[in-house]
Amino acid sequence: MRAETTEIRSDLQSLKRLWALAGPLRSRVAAGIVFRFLQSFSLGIGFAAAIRLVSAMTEPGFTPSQAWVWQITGLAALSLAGQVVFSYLSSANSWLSSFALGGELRLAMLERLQQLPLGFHFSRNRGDTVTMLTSDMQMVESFMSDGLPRVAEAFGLPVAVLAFMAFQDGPVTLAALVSIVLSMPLYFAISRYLAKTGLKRQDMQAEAAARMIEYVQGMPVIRAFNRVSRGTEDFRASLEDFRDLSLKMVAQLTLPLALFGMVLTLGVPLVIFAAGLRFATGAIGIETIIVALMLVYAIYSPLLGLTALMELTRQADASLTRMDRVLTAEPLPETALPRQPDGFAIAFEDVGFGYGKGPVLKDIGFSVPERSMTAIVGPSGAGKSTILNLLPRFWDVNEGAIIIGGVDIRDMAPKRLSELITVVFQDVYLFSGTIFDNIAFGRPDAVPADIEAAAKTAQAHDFIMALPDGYDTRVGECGASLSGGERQRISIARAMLKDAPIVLLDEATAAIDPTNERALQKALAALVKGKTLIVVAHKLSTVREADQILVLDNGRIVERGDHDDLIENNGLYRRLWLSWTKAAHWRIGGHQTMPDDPEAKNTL
Ligand SMILES: Nc1ncnc2c1ncn2[C@@H]1O[C@H](COP(=O)(O)OP(=O)(O)OP(=O)(O)O)[C@@H](O)[C@H]1O
Repeated sequence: MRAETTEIRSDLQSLKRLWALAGPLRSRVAAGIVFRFLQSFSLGIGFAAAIRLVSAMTEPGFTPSQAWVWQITGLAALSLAGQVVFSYLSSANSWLSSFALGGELRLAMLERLQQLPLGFHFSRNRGDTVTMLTSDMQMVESFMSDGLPRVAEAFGLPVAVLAFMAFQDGPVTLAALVSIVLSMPLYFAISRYLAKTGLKRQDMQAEAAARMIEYVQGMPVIRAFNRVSRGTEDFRASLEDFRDLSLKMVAQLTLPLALFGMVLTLGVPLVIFAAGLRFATGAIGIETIIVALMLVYAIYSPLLGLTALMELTRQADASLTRMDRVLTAEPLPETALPRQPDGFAIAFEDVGFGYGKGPVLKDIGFSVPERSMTAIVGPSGAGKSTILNLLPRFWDVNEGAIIIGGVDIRDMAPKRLSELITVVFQDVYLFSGTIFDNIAFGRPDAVPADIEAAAKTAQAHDFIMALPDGYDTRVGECGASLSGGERQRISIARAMLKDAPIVLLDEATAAIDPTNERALQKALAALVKGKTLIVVAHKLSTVREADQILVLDNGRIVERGDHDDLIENNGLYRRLWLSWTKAAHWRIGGHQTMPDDPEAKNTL
């Protein structure tokens, strides 16, 4: 399991963080809490009225006046009205503020997820992000709408009762306070333990969600290799870890929680003892004893309820801590004074880069003139795709600079940079939605005629029209299944629509059938026409067309030039070329031809 180091926050720090996040909604949040406290306080007034009635009746020779009856009735009515009105006001404010805050937080998270470097997303698992946007968010929302007001409610009644008791007799009230004070350190110790374990537990829950997503997505491979048991192992193990930790948490908390309850309710015998003593010395009368005994349970029951709320509070806090890993992560730095590129020529200047564990690219320097084509070749793992990843700032370089049109890409507005570049990935991602939506993703304001034109140029129109619902056919998750070549042509139509001046192409390595291959080549040729193009090449025909070929090995450019120069060089490129041509001829079942034989070029 991925280790996340996050400092455990105290209750106060968590509330402060929540308060900071509430921003402009603070007054509503505060109103929800204050009204709930007043609702509970109103209940206390009702108690006081009832107790005044009972204690007055115990006074010898008491005859209630009409005014007295009105006073008691008024108090009871006030209590009822207060409970109804404050309950309404509290719910309205808490719910409105929590749902508004939930909405704001979701948007803030999405915005931050977009701003973060791709490296951040790669270092997390998908389940974690999904859990954060769903159950963690819900947890914070329900804490705001329900948990926080309930904490206020737990204090409202005891405060009202203690205030009333203080009017009756100070020492008895103090006795009632002793157990509350004594139980507080225990409360905070349990809360701290829950904070630590709760965070771990929620991380585990996210881990289990990730394994589940992996399991479902990997189902075809699991089935194909008849490895169902192996596929479920990881998922099962993460569920078991989660269950074990939950059980351990319960086992470790039961005793301290019982202890907290015991210390708190020690107040009951303490109050009885103090009241008895005061009565024996003649300091208080029988009516005060009755008041104290009637009220003592009203003090501790709501406070005991805090233990149930503690878990809710801590779960919300763990969720908040997990969300903070995204909300407080550093986005890619953005320049305050963005510059406009002059043209679309590209230059890498002494670029050094690593994903974290050592360098992947070293001293990379090359230029790509506007509207020219550069092919990058090299053994697997040499760093070819990494070069493409750096141009749209999926990651920032560690050393050197990448320049487009004379401007360091870090000095451009991210939106402008994104407009300049289209990336056609090897693995095509289709969103769940219609084919139309998937192509329109390239330019949201495109009209149907634009979509169709792009699809036609991308050699996709015919197969789309042959689908049951044409452009309205649903694809992506749970949608129609398309062949690899068809998916690629949809992604090319998407890129055509975007019409960016720079195209980065990670050529597919997977072999597809000749008809699809021809259509794909035609589509790509249309896409890159007149563009500045960098392609990670896996096909011989592609390298032959390139104006410049960069040969990458172990993160360095070891050779550069055009095809003929490089063949003459007799280095890595020639060796790669030899093995490619061999493989190509083996594939078409033909005889072996020397790579520098002109006939070989024609067949490729
Ligand atoms: N997101 C990532 N996080 C960490 N390491 C990565 C990441 N992507 C690539 N690498 C590592 O960086 C090195 C270069 O990878 P890259 O994908 O750029 O090579 P490549 O030449 O394109 O390989 P291939 O032809 O097999 O696709 C490899 O060692 C790879 O394991």
